[in-house]
This record gives sequence, C-alpha cells and structure tokens, in this order.
Amino acid sequence: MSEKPASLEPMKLTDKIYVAGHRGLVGGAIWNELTRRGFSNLLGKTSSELDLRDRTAVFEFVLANKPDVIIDAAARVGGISANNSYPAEFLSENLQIQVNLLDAANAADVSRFLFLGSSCIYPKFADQPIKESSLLTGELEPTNDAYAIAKIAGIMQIQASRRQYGRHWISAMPTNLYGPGDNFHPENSHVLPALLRRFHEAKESGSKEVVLWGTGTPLREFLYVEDLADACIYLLENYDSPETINVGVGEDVSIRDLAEIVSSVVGYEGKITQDVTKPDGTPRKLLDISRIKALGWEPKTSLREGIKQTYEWFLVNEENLRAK
Ligand SMILES: NC(=O)C1=CN([C@@H]2O[C@H](COP(=O)(O)OP(=O)(O)OC[C@H]3O[C@@H](n4cnc5c(N)ncnc54)[C@H](OP(=O)(O)O)[C@@H]3O)[C@@H](O)[C@H]2O)C=CC1
Ligand SMILES: C[C@H]1O[C@H](OP(=O)(O)OP(=O)(O)OC[C@H]2O[C@@H](n3cnc4c(=O)[nH]c(N)nc43)[C@H](O)[C@@H]2O)[C@@H](O)[C@@H](O)C1=O
Repeated sequence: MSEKPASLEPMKLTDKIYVAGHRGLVGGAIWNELTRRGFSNLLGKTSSELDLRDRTAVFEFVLANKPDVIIDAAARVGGISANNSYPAEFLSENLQIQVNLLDAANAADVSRFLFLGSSCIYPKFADQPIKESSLLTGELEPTNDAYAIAKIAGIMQIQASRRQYGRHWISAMPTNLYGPGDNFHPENSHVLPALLRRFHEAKESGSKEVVLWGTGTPLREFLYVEDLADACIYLLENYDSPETINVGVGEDVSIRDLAEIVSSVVGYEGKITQDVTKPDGTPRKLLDISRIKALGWEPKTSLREGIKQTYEWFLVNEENLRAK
C-alpha cells in the first residue's frame, strides 16, 4: 500500500462537509456513512432548496457556509435510455452543476473537493480492463457521449484548479452503481434497478415473461453503493493526485446473466426474452482498479448480496417509489 500523501490533513469529525446531492443514490450512501463514522457537521440541500444550476444561489450558499470539504454527488443521472433521449439536458445541466460548485469552491477557498465522474468517460473500445490513462484516447459511446463530455470537463476543472490555485482536489470514476436509494423508474433508471422492479412486478402480476433491453450480451461491472461511499471517504483521506482514479469491483457480468441473478433473488419463474430494438450501448466497460487497490482499498459486497439488500430496500419503499 502506498503511503498517505504528506499534503493531506486527516478529516476531522467537526469538519464542515457539504454533500451535494445528499438524497441521491450516491449522496445518500455517503451521507449515511459519514454520519455512521461520527462526522457531525454535514451540510445538504435538496434541489428544490438549492438548484445548483442557479449560479448566484450556489455562490451565496457556498460563500455563506464555507465548507471544509465538498463532495459532489449531484448531477442529472440516468440509464442508457435517458442519456440517449436527453443528451442536450444531460450535457447542459451537468456542466452547470459542476462549474457552479467548482467555481464557488474556488471563491470560498474550499480545502477538499471530490468530483464524481463515471466509467462512461472512457472510449467505447478501450482496452479492458480500462486504465485511467485510456481517457481521451478514442471515440466515446454515442448513447452517453454528452454526459461523458460533461464529466471529462469536471475532471479537467479539478486538474486546472490544482494547477492554477494549488488545490488538493480530486476526482474519482465509479463503475456502474446500485443499491438502496436507487432510481427505479421503468424508463430512466439503470439496468439493475430496472430489472429488480420489472421482475418483482412480473412475479406479483403472474406475468409469463420479462423482456430485457438489447441482446443481453454487453458486459457490465456493478459496485454496491455503500462500498462506493466507503471508497469516497477513503480517497479523501488517502489520495491527492491530479489523475482521476477508478473505483470498481474488478469483475463484470453479462446483462443476460445479471437478469438470471435478479430473477433468482426476486423468485421469478417465468421466461426472459430480449427486445433487440433497444440499444446495447458500449459492449464492455470493466475498470482497472489496480491503483485504488494499491492505495489499500477493496470493495466488500458481492453482487448477489448487494442485489438482495437492494431488493429488501425496494420492498420496504415500493409504495413511494411507485409514485415516481
Ligand atoms: N448511478 C450510477 O450508476 C453512477 C453514478 N455516478 C455518479 O454519481 C453521482 C450521483 O449519481 P446518483 O446518486 O446515481 O444520482 P441520483 O439521481 O440518485 O442523485 C442525484 C442527486 O443530484 C441532485 N440534483 C440533480 N440535479 C440537481 C440540481 N439542479 N440542483 C441540485 N441538486 C440536483 C438530486 O437532488 P434531489 O434529490 O434533491 O432532486 C439528487 O440528490 C453523479 O455524479 C453520477 O454521475 C457515477 C457512476 C455510476
Ligand atoms: C452508469 C454509467 O453507464 C450508463 O450506461 P449503461 O451502463 O449502458 O447503462 P444502463 O445500466 O442503462 O444499461 C446497461 C445495459 O443494460 C441493458 N438493459 C437491459 N434491460 C434494461 C432495462 O430495463 N433498463 C436499462 N436501463 N438497461 C437495460 C442496456 O441495453 C445496456 O446494454 C450511462 O447511462 C451512465 O449513466 C453512466 O455513467
């Protein structure tokens, strides 16, 4: 394991930590983990309390509160269908959110900033597993290229702020995430929550088949969101380099095999078919996690266990999710 950078002060439990997007899948898990560890000075605002696209409001909030740490888990996020359908909104909203937060953080001299990108920033046909150095070496996956460009701009603004202002800010690139608090919308969600809901509803209704989008052959890597939250805090304590750093599990599964696991966890016994009119997206995006492992971090939750915990959460929260 490499040594903790001398430049890093350990976070104090009294540090004022602003978790942007604190009610989302990722922000919620980070908020819960910080609370569990005894961090007592957390800041969070819902999008209706503080719309991060409103530059004036963001500057007012950040300058008034002067957080010691900002964790940016706020973004316009969605699965392949949402990204493919609303590329202009995904590009514009995510650029606005991150530029406003980063500019306000520079104005307020915020000590630590963690920017979250995504594995979709890497080239569609990058060598697998994908190393961080693959960034900008090839064409992007068209179904989420607008979102990816926004994320790449965020990585660049972190690096530029380090160079121009001497910031100890970092960016991390998580693989596909899932877990309690996910978005289970039938159209706009990611594959794992979408399948959990679809298999559950098929079991409840006695439907004879469940339809998967695409061919089922693409491979995806899935990291349980509570492990990501642990990784984010670990990186804030142990990482201070300009290069972005991958966060994943180091193995992937075909969408078809994922569907079989979800079906088994839910207890569905019908058929699984494919709708090949829907896009597959990138064929594979397994992250190389050797750098974060060298830092001393490893994920803990197996895919099956994570799906079981996510399904249990879904069952408890199903009613208010149905309203979404
Ligand atoms: N989910 C995944 O598979 C992956 C996610 N990521 C990254 O993790 C981060 C969080 O994603 P995730 O938790 O899944 O997303 P969610 O959609 O679950 O949460 C997004 C959060 O952002 C907030 N938000 C969105 N727009 C605005 C706005 N205009 N003003 C203020 N807040 C806003 C929402 O606030 P509110 O609830 O109050 O409306 C919500 O809490 C993103 O940067 C995403 O790119 C990276 C890799 C994979
Ligand atoms: C997280 C990261 O990666 C995201 O891209 P993605 O991994 O392609 O997103 P996805 O989870 O929506 O799809 C994964 C695969 O699964 C198949 N698939 C089958 N059946 C359903 C289904 O019912 N829903 C969905 N969404 N996909 C399905 C789908 O056809 C595809 O082959 C970006 O949007 C972006 O958010 C980003 O940063």
